[in-house]
Amino acid sequence: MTRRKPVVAANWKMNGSRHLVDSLLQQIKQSGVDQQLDVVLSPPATLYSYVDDAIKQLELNVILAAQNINELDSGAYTGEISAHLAKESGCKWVICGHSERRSLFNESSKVTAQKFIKAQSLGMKPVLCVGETTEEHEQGKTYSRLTAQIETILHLGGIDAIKDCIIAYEPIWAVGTGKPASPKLAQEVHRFIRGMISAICPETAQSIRILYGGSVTPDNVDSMFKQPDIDGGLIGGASLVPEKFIKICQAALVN
Ligand SMILES: O=C(CO)COP(=O)(O)O
Repeated sequence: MTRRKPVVAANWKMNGSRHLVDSLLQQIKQSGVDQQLDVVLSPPATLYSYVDDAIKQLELNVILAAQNINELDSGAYTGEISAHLAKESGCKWVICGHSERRSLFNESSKVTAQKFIKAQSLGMKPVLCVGETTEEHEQGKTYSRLTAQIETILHLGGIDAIKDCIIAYEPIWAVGTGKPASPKLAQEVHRFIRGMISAICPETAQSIRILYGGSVTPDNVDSMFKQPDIDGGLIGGASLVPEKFIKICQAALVN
């Protein structure tokens, strides 16, 4: 099987500062991890341009990702950011359908799919987050939940939509809880997702990168990244500590 280029993405959520951008990017520069894998930084929107400038100044290969976009092009939507605006500020990738967007901001799978398609239409790569709640997990509904989330993308965008994206499996019960999925469970779910893609588009199944997210730390990352269908991680809390984030990046290179 072709070895897929690993992706390690920092999702800062509503955290961070210019100072932290400087510190993280300098440590990335020193470590050289951005030369060997796709290192992604997704800061709050007010930092997009600052990060974009810093990436260019330091000549880094770091990919800037938006945490969210609005699905519409423009209009009277106070506080919202369009894909055009995010792109103009330097964003190359867009996180779509993070569980916090879905649960705290009532974002439906349909709206997530609209954002996904909008990002692609502007040449930005969507990172589709999928995952089940604690209740769904306990009731054995994980696979049906993930299937529904991915199918909404296919319904709106067709098979082509799935060809150029990243999928991030983030079980909601593992996000920010300090309780990651076991590597075995994560691998089973990732294999399920790849199998689902394989049934629709076999060539994409081998190349698509599927990330795990949810309480990843330098202490648990090795066993996670050793799994054959896990191609990297979407990192929340640990990405706010540059030393930890670099260690997670390095783990992606050796496992
Ligand atoms: O939501 C996440 C990344 O998008 C994961 O967050 P934590 O790593 O803090 O659990």
